[in-house]
Amino acid sequence: MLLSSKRALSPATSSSSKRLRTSPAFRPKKIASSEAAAAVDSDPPLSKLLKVVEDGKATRKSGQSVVYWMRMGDLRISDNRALSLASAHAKKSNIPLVVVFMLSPQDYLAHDRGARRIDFTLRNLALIKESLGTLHIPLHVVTQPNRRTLPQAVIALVEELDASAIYANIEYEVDELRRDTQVCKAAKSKGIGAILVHDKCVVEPGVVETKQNRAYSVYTPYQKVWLTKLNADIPHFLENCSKPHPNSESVRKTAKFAKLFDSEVPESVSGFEMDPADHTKMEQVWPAGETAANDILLRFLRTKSRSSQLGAVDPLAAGAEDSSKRSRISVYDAERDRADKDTTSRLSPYLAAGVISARACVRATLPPNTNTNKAAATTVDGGKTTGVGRWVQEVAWRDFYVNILAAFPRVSMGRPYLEKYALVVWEGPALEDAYADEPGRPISEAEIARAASNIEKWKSGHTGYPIVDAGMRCLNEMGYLHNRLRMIVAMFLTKDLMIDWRVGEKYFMEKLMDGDLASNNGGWQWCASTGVDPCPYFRIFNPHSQSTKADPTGDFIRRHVPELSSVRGPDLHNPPALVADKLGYPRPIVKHDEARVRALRRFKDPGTA
Ligand SMILES: Cc1cc2nc3c(=O)[nH]c(=O)nc-3n(C[C@H](O)[C@H](O)[C@H](O)COP(=O)(O)OP(=O)(O)OC[C@H]3O[C@@H](n4cnc5c(N)ncnc54)[C@H](O)[C@@H]3O)c2cc1C
Repeated sequence: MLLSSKRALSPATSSSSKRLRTSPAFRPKKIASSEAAAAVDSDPPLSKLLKVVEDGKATRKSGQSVVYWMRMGDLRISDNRALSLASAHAKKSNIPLVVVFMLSPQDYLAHDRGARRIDFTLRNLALIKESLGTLHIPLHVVTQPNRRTLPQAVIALVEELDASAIYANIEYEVDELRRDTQVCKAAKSKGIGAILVHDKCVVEPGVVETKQNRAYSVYTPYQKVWLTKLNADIPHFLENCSKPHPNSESVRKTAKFAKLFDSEVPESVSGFEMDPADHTKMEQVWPAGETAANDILLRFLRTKSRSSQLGAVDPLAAGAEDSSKRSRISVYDAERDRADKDTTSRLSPYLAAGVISARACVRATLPPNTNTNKAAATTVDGGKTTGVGRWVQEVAWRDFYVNILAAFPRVSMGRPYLEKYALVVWEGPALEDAYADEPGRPISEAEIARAASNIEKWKSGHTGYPIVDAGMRCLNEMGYLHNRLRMIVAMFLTKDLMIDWRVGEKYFMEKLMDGDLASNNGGWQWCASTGVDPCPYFRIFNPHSQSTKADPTGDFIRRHVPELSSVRGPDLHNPPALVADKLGYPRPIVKHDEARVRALRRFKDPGTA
């Protein structure tokens, strides 16, 4: 029997999203048609938002407060541009600043957020509420059940607080930009100021362009111009935005605002509850708060890597050894691809949630006591030959992918950047519940079952390829994976198993603590060869040789695949059948050499089975 690819595939789905998804009323579309994506690309929502923001500048009314709308990507008080501007406005007008946060479970479902990421948000919000409280600034957390009416709910709240203006940092995803455009228009029509500013990147989208004023789709020239622009105006790009001024203590006694101080940060969001054991582990591995983020950054700048930090352990555990010459950042150029030690910073969850700013990360690479808010500070090292330079280049990758999301919003609509690869024949349907604009190809039940089984083995780390399994089990255990291993497991899913990259992208979003649409989509489309500046489709990683490079000591595999903990030498990376059988480890679910030939055929001529 043949089925349309819209038919449910049903491999492991997180239980939280399963519950919400069963509601017939909420079925967000995941994959737009190529025409719809092209239309959005030709008139990007960011330009529309910026136009409305500009138009709105003149129409300020006086009010009794100023609102800063905090979002999931800017969970901090220090160096937060919108918060800083909102605070200055409130101080100048001698009125209180109010911080609001809207919890939107339907958005979390539509955007494949996992319980871990929602919980991290709540943990950070609880600390922020405490810190703001010492400044007599209320943090008001509201749960908005219907995402379609969120703009109206925000405006109603702003009116209730009699705010003269609402400030926020821009989110660059299509849904969020459209939502904010609605909010800005509504605010403007009521004479309320709506000020949305860039904050997420070091160099904001739109600044780095080709000579023809187009967005770069290749990283190397982008990074070159990125660095030149940054070094030409360090005080602007690396500005350390001032912390908010305290409100007058009397705000706690006013009828309008007093009750806001009683508003609680919920312990969980319905549909995204954590398993208690996982919750305890995540608290240990990813402690919330700006202090933790700064300490993790300092560790990266000052101390050596340790293999004891491989698993789900406290990132700030005792025993780190100081070294200026061998600190993780100093040797980052040589060691960053080693997954058998904590060679990288592990700051991504904090950057993705905005617990630390990208500006702060780059500022930290400058000589001590550099005052970046003064002109002619110094030069940012973004070169290939030093650890610092290489690390700054990674931060630039983050900016690059945000720039892509803003310039080519199609990537946020479930489309490949390179539309010609939309025809590539994947095994099974595009997603378990691919609510798509276009019908898929007919797929047999046998193929659906085979794909579902392979996806399940990939997700749980039972593919018979030790480095892939170690990577997937690490992701499941600690909500994080080293970049090289993300590449290896993503390449394996898309090229060896020929499973659609959108399946992997979704699973990463659900599991990763640093899940971020721009970087995640960029990474997946790179590995699937469908994206900007992608890995060429004929460069297919061999998981065995990648394994010996990424994990030469084998410590990473042994840590995450206990069945193989007794194996030494090359067998660890490619266990012979007899060794695997004896240890209860699966044999490879696919033969790499054969799979490679199939992938080359399907990519060379998209549409060929
Ligand atoms: C398939 C795939 C999916 C990915 N999904 C995400 C994601 O959802 N969220 C996410 O933040 N990163 C993602 N990345 C990028 C990268 O793997 C992580 O940012 C990195 O592993 C985080 O570890 P770190 O903080 O120790 O990085 P470091 O090596 O210390 O780098 C510093 C910072 O630079 C940024 N960065 C580093 N590498 C990249 C990169 N390749 N692309 C974009 N930014 C980068 C991150 O913000 C990171 O914290 C993905 C990569 C791939 C291949």
